[in-house]
Amino acid sequence: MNNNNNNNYYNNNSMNQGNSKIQVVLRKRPLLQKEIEKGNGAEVVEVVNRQQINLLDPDEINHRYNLHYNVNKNRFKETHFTFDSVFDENSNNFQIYQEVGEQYLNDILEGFNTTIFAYGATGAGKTYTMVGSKDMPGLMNIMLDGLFQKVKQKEVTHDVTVRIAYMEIYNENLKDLISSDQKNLDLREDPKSDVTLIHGLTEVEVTDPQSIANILKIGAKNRSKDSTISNEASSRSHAILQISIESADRAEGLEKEIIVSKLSLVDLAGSERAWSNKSKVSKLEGAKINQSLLTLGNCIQALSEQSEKGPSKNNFIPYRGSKLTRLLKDSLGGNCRTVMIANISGSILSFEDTYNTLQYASRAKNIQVHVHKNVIQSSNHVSNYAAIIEKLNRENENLRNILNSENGRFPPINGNSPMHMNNQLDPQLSQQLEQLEQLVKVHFDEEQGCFRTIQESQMKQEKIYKMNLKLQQELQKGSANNQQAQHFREQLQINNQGMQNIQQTIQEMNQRFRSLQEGRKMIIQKVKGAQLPPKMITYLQNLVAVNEAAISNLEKELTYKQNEDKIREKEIEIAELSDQLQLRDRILIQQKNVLEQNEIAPHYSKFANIKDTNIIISSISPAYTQNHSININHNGGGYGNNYNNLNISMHSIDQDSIPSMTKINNNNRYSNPRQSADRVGRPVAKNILSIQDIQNLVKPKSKGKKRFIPSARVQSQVNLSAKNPTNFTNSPSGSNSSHKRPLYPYLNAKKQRVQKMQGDPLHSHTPQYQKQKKNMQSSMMEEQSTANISYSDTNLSPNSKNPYSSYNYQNYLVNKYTNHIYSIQNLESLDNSQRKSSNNTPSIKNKGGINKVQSQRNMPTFQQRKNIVEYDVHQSPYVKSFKNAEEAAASRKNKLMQLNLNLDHLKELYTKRQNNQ
Ligand SMILES: Nc1ncnc2c1ncn2[C@@H]1O[C@H](COP(=O)(O)OP(=O)(O)OP(=O)(O)O)[C@@H](O)[C@H]1O
Repeated sequence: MNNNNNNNYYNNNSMNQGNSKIQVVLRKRPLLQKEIEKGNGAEVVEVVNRQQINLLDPDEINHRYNLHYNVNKNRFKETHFTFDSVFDENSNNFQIYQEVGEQYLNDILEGFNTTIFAYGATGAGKTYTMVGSKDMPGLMNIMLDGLFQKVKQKEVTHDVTVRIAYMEIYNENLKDLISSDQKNLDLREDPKSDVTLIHGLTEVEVTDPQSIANILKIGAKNRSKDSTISNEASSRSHAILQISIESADRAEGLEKEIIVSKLSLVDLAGSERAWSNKSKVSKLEGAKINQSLLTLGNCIQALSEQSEKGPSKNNFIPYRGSKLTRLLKDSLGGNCRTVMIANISGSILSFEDTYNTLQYASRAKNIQVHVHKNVIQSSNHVSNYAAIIEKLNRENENLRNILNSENGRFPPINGNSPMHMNNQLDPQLSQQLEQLEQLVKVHFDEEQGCFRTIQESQMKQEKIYKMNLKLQQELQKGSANNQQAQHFREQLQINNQGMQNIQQTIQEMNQRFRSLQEGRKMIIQKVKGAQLPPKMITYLQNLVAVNEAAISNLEKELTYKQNEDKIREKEIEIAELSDQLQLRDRILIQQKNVLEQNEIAPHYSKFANIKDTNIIISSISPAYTQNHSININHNGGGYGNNYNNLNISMHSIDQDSIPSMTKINNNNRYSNPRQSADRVGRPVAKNILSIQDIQNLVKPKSKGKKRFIPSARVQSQVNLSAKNPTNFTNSPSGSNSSHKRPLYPYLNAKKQRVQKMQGDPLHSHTPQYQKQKKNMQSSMMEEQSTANISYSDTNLSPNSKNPYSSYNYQNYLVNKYTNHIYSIQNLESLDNSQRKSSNNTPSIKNKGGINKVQSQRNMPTFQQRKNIVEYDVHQSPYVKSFKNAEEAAASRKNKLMQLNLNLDHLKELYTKRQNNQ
């Protein structure tokens, strides 16, 4: 068997990313002395070729060698096995490396994880293969030597870091083989990456193969050993050497790429059943060693089935069953190229172990892994750019020196390089290099120029835009005189023309910049494909990278500057805003103070004392538009000395108001027991009217729309809206008014009832009928009487210190939404008009006059009521100061208005800022 044949015929592992199968390699070791002695040198394994072996029938071998070795295998027939590669007893570790290990090194440095593990029974040659012996270095050493050679090559252009960790799993305990601390280590799964992490593991950065050899020696010393009958120096632990490689392009360019990978080299413990050996290993220990191996076997079985049948719900891979499988999880079923070296002895004495190993290895052949490159991308921050450019330049300086020394291509940097004299470079190459160099330089000069022009133009545009905004604001303010305004307009025109020109330049430059970027791609291709020595190509590529970085730097600097400007603007805004907030608070305090100035509060409540039909609207607030109900306290009017009375109290407060709605009324004015019920026996009750009802009530009559009037005595409509607060009309029924007052519904009903009784001989003369008839007539009469409406703050304490008391709050609202004062004015104007229209105005000083009027007629006439109103109004000591109060209220209103304007202005500023964000 010639293992020196270098034809690579086991290339089932594609070097690209994607699916690949575990590579299973079989290694048969030479017979040991004792096997030759004990077993007569009888072998049961026949290597057929570099991929196939036969496991011979042991009975036949027993027979051939005249042996009686009991192999415990019933009727075993010669069996044929195929693997990715087979190494016979003549192969050495270097050959294994060359044919199995070396091929992975490049990929490891390119970011592919790789695991090589040796599997087999005790004494089958695992440690020999992985760790080696005194005379023969194992794969751990050889692979790392090879890796370091590759690292050195890569270090020309990359920063490479190699770190090593060495650990063992013994008795299901994980130990650090590098550290002298023999503590058990913890395994943890990172929930995010699903990667098993080892807590507290020593990782040593290594820079040369010698330090690796030292670490391996320390590790070998620390490894748990036990002398078993089957193998004197057998290790009963699983040893794992983990090499982590991290590399980043030194000329990292614009996007930083860090390639990370892991090479794991594993020497497993003997796979035979520990307790079947006559070793001193306790059953527990044996079981624990095997726990890992059994779980490994189960994982291999499950993975193999999964690869054959595809993933299924029932196909659970029991990685968590042991520490070994938790650690090798990635190597077995994850992102890792894996090589299993199945070690066997050909001796008939090991038939059973060999058979088991071959079965195991055959199953592992089916396992598929999905491999991908591990690359971490990180975009460089603007502050890194200078460093990158410096680094690239340094890199190129080095390359330049190397090229100089090799070829004498470049003129010496310090002018006296001896290598310069040694002008060995092929003139054609030299010319080609120079041309490409020139091409790169010219190209990037233009790109940079173009980019700068765009930047500058955009800045100019921004400036002009801001200037225009100011000019427009000045014009809008209207404070400029004609000449100035003319000047502003001319300036705007010039600016706009300038803006157009700049816009055109930007467009052209952008177009040019885009085509230059296309050109850049072509140059990169040209450099890549140039027929030049690799170092020259690297030099040129670096030159491109330096220039690319410079442009990106410009871009980043611009963004950085823009962001900084934005931040500065924001900071100014924040400062202004906090000033405004302070101002707002000051205004609010001032508002509160104004609200608390009780001395100027007019005592509208006086009006409530007029014994007449009143609609007392305590506040007209935005609640009109909100879903507040309004308490109406309807006092059924009485007879005799009691005037009909309807008080509507509206305490509708907007949503963030503090007080709840209250009803107000002067119910208690009535001593007549009938006050508890209205004339038709309806109990006096608070009727909850909807906003709509109130609106209907107070709205001017609209044609075709039925208005609900909660009292027979309410005949006047008033528009309380702020827009038209003076629209106060009085339209007594029966007068010439164009307003036809609808009959109050219960009166209609009553009328009908009375009419019914009239037609009924049984009832028409009964006292009940008479009473009802009278009642109805008086009601109707009453209904026809006139009413007036006044607005009043009844039951509201004008002396309240609480700015949110109904009174103050209401006044605040009134001032804000304007109508209360108008209402009073209305009342006054009504009085005035009344006075004008009536020459026999009763003496306002004659209080008895009122009684007289009242006693003369049960129900005061409209005229009389007006007079009463007039009388009372003018009698009131408050009304005397009405003008003053009105003025005070107006000035307060102005103050509040000003404060509100300030607040509105603040709000406006705030919204503007928010919109600009
Ligand atoms: N390919 C080989 N060429 C020469 N000698 C070998 C080879 N393989 C193994 N041996 C020898 O066989 C013996 C057992 O090998 P080794 O210790 O490597 O077995 P192992 O499988 O690691 O056993 P354990 O499971 O106990 O660690 C050693 O003396 C070793 O030197």
